[in-house]
This record gives sequence, structure tokens and C-alpha cells, in this order.
Amino acid sequence: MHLSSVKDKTATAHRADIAALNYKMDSEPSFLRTLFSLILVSSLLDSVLSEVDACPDTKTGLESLLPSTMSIQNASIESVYGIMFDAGSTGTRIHIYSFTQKYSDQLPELEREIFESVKPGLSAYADLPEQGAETIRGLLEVAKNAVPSSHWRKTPVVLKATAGLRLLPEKKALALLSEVKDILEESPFLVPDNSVSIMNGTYEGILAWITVNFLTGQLYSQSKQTVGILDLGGASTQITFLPQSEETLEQSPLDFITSFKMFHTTYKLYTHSYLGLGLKAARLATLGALGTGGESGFKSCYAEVLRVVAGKLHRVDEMKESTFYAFSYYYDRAADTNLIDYDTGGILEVRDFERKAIEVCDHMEGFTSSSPFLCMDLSYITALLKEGFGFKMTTPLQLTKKVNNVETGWSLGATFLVLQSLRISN
Ligand SMILES: Nc1nc2c(ncn2[C@@H]2O[C@H](COP(=O)(O)OP(=O)(O)O)[C@@H](O)[C@H]2O)c(=O)[nH]1
Ligand SMILES: [Ca+2]
Repeated sequence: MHLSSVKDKTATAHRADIAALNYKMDSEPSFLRTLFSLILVSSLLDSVLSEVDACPDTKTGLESLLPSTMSIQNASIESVYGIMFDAGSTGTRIHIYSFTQKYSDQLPELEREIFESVKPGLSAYADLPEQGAETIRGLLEVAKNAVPSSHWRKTPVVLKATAGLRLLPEKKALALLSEVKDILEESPFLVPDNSVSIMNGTYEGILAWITVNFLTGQLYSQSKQTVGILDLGGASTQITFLPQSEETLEQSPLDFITSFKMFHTTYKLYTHSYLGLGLKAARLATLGALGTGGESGFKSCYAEVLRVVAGKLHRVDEMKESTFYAFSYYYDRAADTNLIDYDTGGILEVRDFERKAIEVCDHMEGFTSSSPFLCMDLSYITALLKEGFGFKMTTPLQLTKKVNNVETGWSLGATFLVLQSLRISN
């Protein structure tokens, strides 16, 4: 696998942070080389759609596992592309995926992802919807360079907004989405019905779980040993895992459990999106609680952030024994404080976050070049994991931004759904 040039990651907050990750997956483990998993994922998504309360953007449902033309025999050799915009509360990202079908008797394979992000997110333009939509235009240029013009007309482009827009007054959110839709429609790409929407949190958690378990090969390993996901956004935080114990299934709130069938096996996922418990939302809640008299030192900071999470999250004992991948702000803050390698991530225990929070909060003079919120953020992450979700201090977390150089998060899972629901065969 080779990486083409990846621009210097020293992008400023407002400059597009270009991280074009082109790579071939020739040397990737076989599981990534076939679309067998895509079939699996689409059957998964098919039943997810049938089971999950239809959220705004899921009317496109899947009538069948695969479009009739997606059979091995008559597959033709060509490339398929999908463009997914992730309109997050702190930034907008574009994921351009390409699938290549090499041999007519083989299923297409996931070939590469091109990823780019811009800040701030759409919700920062709540009163300037035209300007907000303009940030999409710039990212569309990346897609035009990445997708051959011969494929533009059959390459779907979709934008899904998350908690940032969920927290906006509906009228402002809809005004932003309407401007974005106009820009997508001016583009040369295929703009499906429902191409621009606010995704509900249940879907956000499930699709991230599908993405990570697809990329790590768990979705179709014989062991069925899947991994859980922890996603800490700016406005919301998601947790999703596959419970092993009946007790979890029976004792969890009904809207935390979503079931779907996957090749004769019924999976019941535990998933929830906590709106308002994202990192930036928590900062506002903490500062609001502090009023003007900001305090210093880990003990007082921890006491304040604890008030934000106390009693707000559902706990499940078996989480303590499950394997979790953690990304977004969990990853960013661990990388910012050298707890993990910026590019390759790493495995941390919950107590590593607490130790770093104590170090930063009790020695702020040593961290003047970092974000002024570093102490609060690390304290919040510790409180969220330990007192919120109830993880053990020794629970290991796999901090991961990319798996096989594909970004973790909900976008790949969402793209599978779009390709299948549009019956875009090979
Ligand atoms: N590398 C990478 N970082 C991401 C991605 N999605 C979110 N993040 C990071 O996660 C943090 C906040 O997530 P965001 O999606 O804006 O908030 P949300 O709308 O509440 O989910 C920011 O630091 C982002 O840089 C992604 O696909 N790739
Ligand atoms: Ca997000």
C-alpha cells in the first residue's frame, strides 16, 4: 500500500486542511479486497432500515439486499464512486470513496478514500446560510478532481448533518440545508432525493459501528467478535456496541437497542447519541456553571465537569469488558497531549486520560501553547468515560482515526447505504 503526498497537517483552523489520502489496497488483507462485506453491509443496512424508526433521511430504504444487476455473473468491470459530506458541528468533511471491479467474476473492492475538511462547520453560519453553503462548493472541487468526469453523472453526492444542526432552530437549519441542496444540484454529480438531511443520532452510532467493524474485518469473521465505538463530537457523543449479555438487552432503555438481521443472524446493537454532551457543548455547560469565577487545578475543574455528566448517561456493566474504538475528540485530545501518535493512534486506558488531565490542570504553566480548554477537555473526557459511561480505569480503548487509511466515523457506512439504495451496481 502506498500513500501519495499528504499535505502538512499544520493547517490553521480556517484553512482547508487538505489530507488527500490516495492509496492502493493491493497489499490489504483479503477481507478488504472483496465486496462480500459490502453485500453483508447492505443486508445489514437493509434490515437496519426495516427496524430502526425511520429517521428523516432513511425513507430511501432498501428493498432488496443487492440490486439485481449486482450479481457476480454479469458484473461489468468499472469503477464506482460515492461522495459523502459529513456536516459536523465543528467542521464539514468530504469523503470520496472509490470501489473498483477488477474481474467480472469478482465483486468490486473498496479502493481508496480521499478526505478533506474545512472549518468552521455549517452551524457557525446559522445567520448566513449562503456563506455556509459556499464552504461546500470548495469541497466539491476536490470531488471533481478525484472522480473522472465520465463518472460524474452516476456518482451520488449526499450531505448528512449531525448534532450541530440538530441544536439549531429548525428554520435556520432548514435554510442552511436548502442552500446546500442548491449547490449540490449545480454540481455535475448525481443528487438523489433526500440528498441533504439531518441524520438522527441512532443512525450516526450504527453507521459508525458498521464502518469500523467493516474496516477491521469483524463484520464477517467467524468469531463474530465485533468492536464497540465511542465517538466524541463537538455537540454530541455516541456509544455503540454489540451486547453479549441478555441482561443488557433486557435492562437497557428500549430506544437504546436496535436490531437487524445479518446472514441469518439477528444482531441487537446497543447505541445512543447524547445530544449536548459533545466536547464543545460540555465546555459551555461547564463555563455556564462556573459563571465568572473560573477555578484552576484538576480537583476543582473535575468537580465542575462532573456536574455536566452526573446522572446523564446510561451505564451497562458489560461495557467494562468490551473492546472499544474511540475517535473524534477522544483521538484529537489524546494526540494533542502526546498520549498517542498523531498519525497512528494507539491504545490507552481510561486512567491515562485522568493522569494527563491532572498533569495539565495542575501545571498549566507548562501548557501555555496548547488550547486554553485543554485542562477542561481532558477532565471532561475522564468524567465522561469514568463517571458517565462507568468504564473501569483500566478499560483499554483503541484510539483510531483511520483503519486501513479509511477514516473512522459514520461516513463509509452511510455511503454503502446510498449506493445500494440507488441500485448503483458495480
Ligand atoms: N480525522 C477526522 N476527524 C473527525 C472526523 N469527524 C469528526 N472529526 C473530529 O471530531 C471533532 C468534532 O466532531 P464533529 O463531527 O465536528 O462534531 P459533531 O457534529 O458533534 O459530531 C473534531 O475535532 C473533528 O476534527 C473525521 O471523519 N475524520
Ligand atoms: Ca461527528
